[in-house]
Amino acid sequence: MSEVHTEKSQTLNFQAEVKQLLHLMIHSLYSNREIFLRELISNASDACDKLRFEALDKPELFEGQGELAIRVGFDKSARTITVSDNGIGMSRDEVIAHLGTIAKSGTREFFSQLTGDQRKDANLIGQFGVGFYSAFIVADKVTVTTRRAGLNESEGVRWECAMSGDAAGEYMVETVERPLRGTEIVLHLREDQDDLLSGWQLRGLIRKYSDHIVQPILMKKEEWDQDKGEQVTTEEDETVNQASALWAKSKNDISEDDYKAFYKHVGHDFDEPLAWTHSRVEGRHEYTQLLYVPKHAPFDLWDRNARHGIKLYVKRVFIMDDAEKLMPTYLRFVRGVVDSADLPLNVSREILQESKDIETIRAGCTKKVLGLLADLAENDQEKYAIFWKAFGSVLKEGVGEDFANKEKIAGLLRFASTRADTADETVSLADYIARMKEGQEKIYYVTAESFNAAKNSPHLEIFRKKGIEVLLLSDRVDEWVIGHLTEFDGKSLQSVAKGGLDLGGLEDEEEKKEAEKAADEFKDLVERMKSSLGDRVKDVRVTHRLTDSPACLVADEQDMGMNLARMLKAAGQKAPESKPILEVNPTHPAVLRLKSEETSFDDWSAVLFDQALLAEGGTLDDPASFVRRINQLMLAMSGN
Ligand SMILES: Nc1ncnc2c1ncn2[C@@H]1O[C@H](COP(=O)(O)OP(=O)(O)OP(=O)(O)O)[C@@H](O)[C@H]1O
Repeated sequence: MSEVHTEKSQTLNFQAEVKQLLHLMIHSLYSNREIFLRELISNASDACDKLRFEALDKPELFEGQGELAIRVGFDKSARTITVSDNGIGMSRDEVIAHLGTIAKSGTREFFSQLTGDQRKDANLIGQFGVGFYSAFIVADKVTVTTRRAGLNESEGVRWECAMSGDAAGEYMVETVERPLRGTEIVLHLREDQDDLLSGWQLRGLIRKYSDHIVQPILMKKEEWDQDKGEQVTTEEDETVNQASALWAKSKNDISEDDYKAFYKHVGHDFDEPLAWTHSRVEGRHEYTQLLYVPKHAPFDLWDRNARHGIKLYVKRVFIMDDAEKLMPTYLRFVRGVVDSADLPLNVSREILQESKDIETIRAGCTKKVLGLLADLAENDQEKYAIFWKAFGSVLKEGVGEDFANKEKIAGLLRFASTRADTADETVSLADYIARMKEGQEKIYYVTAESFNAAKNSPHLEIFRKKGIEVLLLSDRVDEWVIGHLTEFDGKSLQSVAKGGLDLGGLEDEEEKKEAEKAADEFKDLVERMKSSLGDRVKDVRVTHRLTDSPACLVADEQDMGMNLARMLKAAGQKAPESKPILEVNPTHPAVLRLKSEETSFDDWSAVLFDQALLAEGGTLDDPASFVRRINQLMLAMSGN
């Protein structure tokens, strides 16, 4: 891939994705060009945090200079803006890895979602995060000079990339001398960006977007020069941002905009947060938490090992990013900050693993987030719907993972149901219970591989007839959730496809009598079918579940549900061998006709069984035989 490669200098081509992203970004985000500064400052701040973390074990990384700061400067005549930091810096390999590739999971999915519609794409790019590359919105050439903390001065690196001319799509990396640790980024502005070359403009942008950054952002002070009749920069530094920990302030002193701006930095998100909770906990453990729920899922949400979004501070000193111990996995979408007053400043990851303090903080954070969600669910259903769409499936994992909060999490779940019969998940278990029919004791649900399969399941027929609501579960994790959630608010959850149908108080005496009569009348038929189907079935029985379909399959009460068994099988896992029970509808003509069937009895039985399997989303072991049988029966019926 390299075209020129000497000991020191190397010209490389961008990954195709990077080129595509750059092109897209420059066009889509142009109207929002100011964000370049926020992104670069955000990275500089992260680099300072990283250095502080690594220096916990290796104080020599500070190289005698432990005061971390970010600097922004500009040069009118050279038409450049410079953003620099004395953070962790990058080695040559890191420069190539981080600035030449998009090492993000979800990249492919990201590109597949692009539509060509500028507004939508800009939104998507925002969600994906363009970080460093946003420099190219305002610059046509970017020069990065950096040295990783701890490396020799001779191991500095210069990276340069121009977006125009013959070299577009290439970048150059060379090894250079660099006495200063950290990173300097020089933006050579595009032609029409000269208005950014002003102290006033840049200060405005810093205050607008980066006020909350904890490190001081320094600029050279400016003074009015009488003789020249203009502002001139002096040699004196001044801090432009507030450089104080937002979360440590009193809530009354923080505006909505402050909270939102801070979120964009900690959450690595272009979008605003959906909701947040900020509180100080006092008592045996003292800590502050500022936790955010994003509006949309990041691209790596499904990776349960993806980075977690909580930054840990101890007495306002940054300790670590991605403190996974502070949030349970099922709340991995939460972003924010926890600042502990009790932990020692020299905590290490190992100490954190075992710390009782951390466990307490984690329990406190979990409680706060669940409380925030419950509040949204109750008071702002529109927002809760956005939340549920983005993170509902993740939250569900909590039902099995967090025993202590199971009931609370269960209360936050939302389902589709036969009431609206749409795929919208809006029904809570409490809603369901409130609507239960007189005499109804259980919460009924059906699971299937897709919403349509659930909605059209033959098992629902009697419930529809009687107007009993049934929850329609078709998310992959639902089987697992339901496995851990046997009851809610004293009401047990019951699969409509499992066990004998016992509608309890929902059945009247007459129906019961009729069912008994049918069972008696069909005794012989049922026996014949059972011996015809042999070991494909555990049992055959007459049902009153069905109104329209001739037959359906159910799992025995103690056996694994058929949908779950199929899912496990598809995932390559062993499911216990359990056979279904075939239930036949005594009022269906196809079943009635079987009573007098002689010659093709076995074919009819097999077809009824296979149909029932297909209807509930199963697959046939031997589809060819099914087709052959159907054809034979059709021919027989048409008299040929
Ligand atoms: N000032 C800097 N000092 C040290 N490393 C940096 C600096 N700026 C960028 N990097 C490195 O380059 C990587 C890529 O940065 P980029 O801004 O593109 O993405 P990011 O910050 O990882 O993610 P996001 O899209 O969420 O901002 C960073 O993760 C970091 O490792």
